[in-house]
Amino acid sequence: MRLPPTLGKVNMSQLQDSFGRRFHYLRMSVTDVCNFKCTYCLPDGYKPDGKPKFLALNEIENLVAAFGEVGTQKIRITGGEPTLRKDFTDIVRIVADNDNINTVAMTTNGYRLEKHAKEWYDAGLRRINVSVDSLDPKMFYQITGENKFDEVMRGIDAALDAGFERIKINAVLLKGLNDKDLPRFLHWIKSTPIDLRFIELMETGLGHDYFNAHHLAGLDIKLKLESEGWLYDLPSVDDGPAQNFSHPDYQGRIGLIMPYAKNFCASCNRLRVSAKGKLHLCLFTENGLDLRDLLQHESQRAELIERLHSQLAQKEETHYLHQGITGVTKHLASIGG
Ligand SMILES: Nc1nc2c(ncn2[C@@H]2O[C@H](COP(=O)(O)OP(=O)(O)OP(=O)(O)O)[C@@H](O)[C@H]2O)c(=O)[nH]1
Ligand SMILES: C[S@@+](CC[C@H](N)C(=O)[O-])C[C@H]1O[C@@H](n2cnc3c(N)ncnc32)[C@H](O)[C@@H]1O
Ligand code: SF4
Ligand code: SF4
Repeated sequence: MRLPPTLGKVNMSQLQDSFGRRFHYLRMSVTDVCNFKCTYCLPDGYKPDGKPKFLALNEIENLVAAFGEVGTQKIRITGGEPTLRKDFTDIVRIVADNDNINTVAMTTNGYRLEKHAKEWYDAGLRRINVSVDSLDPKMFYQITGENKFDEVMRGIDAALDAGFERIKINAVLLKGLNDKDLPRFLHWIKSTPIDLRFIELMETGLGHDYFNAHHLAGLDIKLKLESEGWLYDLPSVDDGPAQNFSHPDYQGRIGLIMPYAKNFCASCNRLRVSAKGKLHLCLFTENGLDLRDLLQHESQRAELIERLHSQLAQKEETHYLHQGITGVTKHLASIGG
C-alpha cells in the first residue's frame, strides 16, 4: 500500500511505554451491542445510550493501517458481540488484508459460529476465542441469560471443522455457579484440541457485592492441575495474559487468567480501541482518548501515529483493582474485555 508523503517524518518505531513494554497487540472493539445477558457483564442486557455510531469500515481500515505501521502484528476483533455487525466479514477482510497484521483473531459468544465459521475463515480470520461459562446447559442459561448452549457447542464444532489455527474457550470462574464444572471441562479437552481458559472475575461497575459473592481465585485450580501432572508452558511472544498448562494425556490445554496475581501487568502487550474509536491504554481506569477525528482519511495517518506515540507515555504500570478501583469501565462489553 502506498503511504501518504508526510509519513516519512513520523516516528515509526514500535509503540512503547515508559516501563519499556512494547505493544504489538490491538484489541479492536467493533460494537457495544450484545444479545446475551451474562450476569457478570450485562445482567440487564445491552441498553443503547442514544443512537450509537460505531466505527465504519473506512475508519477501521485507517485505524488498522496506522497501528500496523507502528508495530501491531495481532488484532483481536471484539465487542459487545462483534458478530452482530452485518459487515463483520468485511471487517475481518480489512484486517486480514493488511500486510503488517499476521494474526487475525476474535472473541465471541459463539452464537453465529455454526453458520459462519467457514465464511470467516475464508475471509482471513485464524483464531477464535469463544465464551462458554458452563458445560451444563442449565447453568449456561443461568449465567448467560440465553438458552443457546447447544447452538454454541455446534458452532465450536464448525470452527474445528473449518480449520482455525487456534480455538480457545473462555470461562469466567464464578463461585456458587460454575465452580463444580472442572471435571466436565477436563473430560472435554481430553480428546478435543482446544485451549480452555479460566478467567478470574474482575470487578467492574456492577459493584462490590456481585464481585464478593462470586469471585474465585484461579490459584486453587493452578495448584490442583500441578498436582495432577499438568506442566507450565513457556509463553510465546504474542500470547495473551494466560498462564498455560498442558498434559501428555490431554489434547487440549488449560490457561489461567489471573488479573489479581502479582506482576500480571508486567507483560502487558496490548492496547484497546473502543467501538466508538477511543484509545484505551488499560482495560480499567481511564476515559479513553478520541481517535475518531483522525480516522477519516488516509492522509491523516501521520498525525494519528503521532497521537498514539504521545499517549503511550501516560500508560500506567498496572490496574488498581486490588484497591477496588475499577475506573470508568462499567462493564467489559463497553471496551471489548
Ligand atoms: N486485566 C486484564 N484482563 C485481560 C487482559 N486481556 C484479556 N483479559 C481478560 O481475559 C479475557 C479473555 O480475553 P480474550 O478476548 O480471550 O483475549 P486474550 O486472553 O488476550 O487471548 P489470546 O490473545 O488468545 O491469548 C478478557 O475478556 C479479559 O477478561 C488484560 O490486558 N488485562
Ligand atoms: C466482553 S466479552 C466480548 C466478546 C464476546 N461477547 C464474548 O463474550 O466472548 C470478552 C470476554 O470478557 C469476559 N468478561 C466480561 N466481563 C468480565 C468480568 N467482569 N471479569 C472477567 N471477564 C469478563 C467474557 O467472559 C469474555 O470472555
Ligand atoms: S461477556 Fe460477551 S456475551 Fe456476555 S454479555 Fe458481555 S459482551 Fe455479551
Ligand atoms: S490491567 Fe491494564 S495494565 Fe494490566 S495487563 Fe490489563 S491492560 Fe495491561
